[in-house]
Amino acid sequence: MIKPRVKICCISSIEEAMTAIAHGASALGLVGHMPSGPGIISDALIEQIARKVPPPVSTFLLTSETRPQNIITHYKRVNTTTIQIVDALEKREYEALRKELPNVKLVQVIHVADESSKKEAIEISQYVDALLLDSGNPNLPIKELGGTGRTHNWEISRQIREAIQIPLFLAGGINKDNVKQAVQVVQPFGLDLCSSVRTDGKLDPEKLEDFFKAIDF
Ligand SMILES: O=C(O)c1ccccc1NCC(=O)[C@H](O)[C@H](O)COP(=O)(O)O
Repeated sequence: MIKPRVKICCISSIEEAMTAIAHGASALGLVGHMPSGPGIISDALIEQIARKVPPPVSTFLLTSETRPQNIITHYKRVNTTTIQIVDALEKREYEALRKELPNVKLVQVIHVADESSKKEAIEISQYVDALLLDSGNPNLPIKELGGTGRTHNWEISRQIREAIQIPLFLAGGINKDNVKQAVQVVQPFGLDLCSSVRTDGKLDPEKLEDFFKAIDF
């Protein structure tokens, strides 16, 4: 089994960033304005954290914007290494993002609901640097775009991973008890998690340690 990279999401301070890195995180998620969710912080704080994170650790701006110009404007306030788009772009306008931000990596989130998610994922994989499969529900009146603590159908995720040519991150309810099975089934390039390594909303070093032990295979 190949050991996946780990992205720790919902980072809310420089201290949390350094704790996650010390435990082995390869990437950090910094959640911008969202319709709902536990991990949202201000753009000013995202910018401060991203500036302090040392290479080679990546910083992901999570944006709920769905128009290229709004994503670009959001990005320019924070200057992370990567943009994670958590909702579907209104049109497949990735070229506009590439043209304006050629050195920024683009990660598109697909919320895995049913078999139709496969078609969506395969099509979008042509335009971005990685996909991240999560368990949100963009069809609710108040959209749920991440940080749900829920798993989804990993069989569909495995089929998506087999069908695409770019790296795939698996997210949604990953924890120390289910991570081995998640990796066996999906064989993702990376794992992404938020809820399971927190206590009362704060990053918990003990839970982080237990999680990294659980993927020491
Ligand atoms: O956490 C949030 O507030 C959030 C809101 C909207 C989109 C994404 C959000 N979190 C970031 C993530 O990508 C989570 O790491 C991912 O959804 C997995 O979360 P969890 O199921 O809690 O591990």
